[in-house]
Amino acid sequence: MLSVSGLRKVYQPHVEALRDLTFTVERGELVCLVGPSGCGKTTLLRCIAGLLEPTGGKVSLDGREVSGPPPGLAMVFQEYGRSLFPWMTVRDNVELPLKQKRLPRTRRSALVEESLTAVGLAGSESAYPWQLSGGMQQRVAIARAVAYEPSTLLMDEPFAAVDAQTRADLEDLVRSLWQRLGVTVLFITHDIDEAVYLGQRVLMLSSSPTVVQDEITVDLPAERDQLHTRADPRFTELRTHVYEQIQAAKLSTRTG
Ligand SMILES: Nc1ncnc2c1ncn2[C@@H]1O[C@H](COP(=O)(O)OP(=O)(O)OP(=O)(O)O)[C@@H](O)[C@H]1O
Repeated sequence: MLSVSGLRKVYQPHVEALRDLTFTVERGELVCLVGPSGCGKTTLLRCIAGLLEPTGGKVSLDGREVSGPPPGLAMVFQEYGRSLFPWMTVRDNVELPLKQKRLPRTRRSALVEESLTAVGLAGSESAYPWQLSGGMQQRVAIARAVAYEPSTLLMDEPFAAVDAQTRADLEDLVRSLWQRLGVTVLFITHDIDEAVYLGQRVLMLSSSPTVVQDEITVDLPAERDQLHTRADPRFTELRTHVYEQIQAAKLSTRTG
């Protein structure tokens, strides 16, 4: 379980990025976070990943307070081009964190094979990232995160740089992996439809200095597909609500 409690971050001299963030992501839950641009999501992610020290409050992962990179956490970033090493094959990219985890060779090979199969890339082990499309590279990044067997997966706008059709496929991949592996997922996106399509809950952040402005439970059926879920009138109601909250967050900043 991920717990963020009273989290505050002030950059020197006087930039209050996060004011007071409190939320939890239960074990095995998939929660999406949306907010206006500049609302401090990068700051939040760095605090969760133990890369930035909060000014106040705390973050705990699986009951332990985060004070450096936590062992049970894996991340997938927007910029797959920069998160994969171009001089390493797909296999070596996926295997690297497993070596750092000091897993034995046979276990590493099994995990690499399993995770690449799970993302639909069996047979691409010997390719280099630059030989693959953007969507395939992002699949490699997801395989690398999954192979690590994390308790919690942080995804930072992972599909912002891929085309719409690939994005839809990758969204479905994330939901199916999440359902199969029972991993806890915090998924950050600017895309309101994506948040409602993917999440069990959606948290809406205000503009900076940031607080949790609102939260909805996505009461859509667990079995989702791009065609029927997005055509469901309830989907429209939920996305409209999230949209209105984000607009209100922007307006309250403009009017001071
Ligand atoms: N190192 C820093 N020093 C001072 N201010 C900073 C620093 N990093 C971020 N900020 C400020 O903190 C606020 C939140 O920034 P952050 O990068 O976390 O937002 P973000 O939501 O990731 O942005 P975007 O949506 O544009 O990617 C912004 O006002 C930003 O200018």
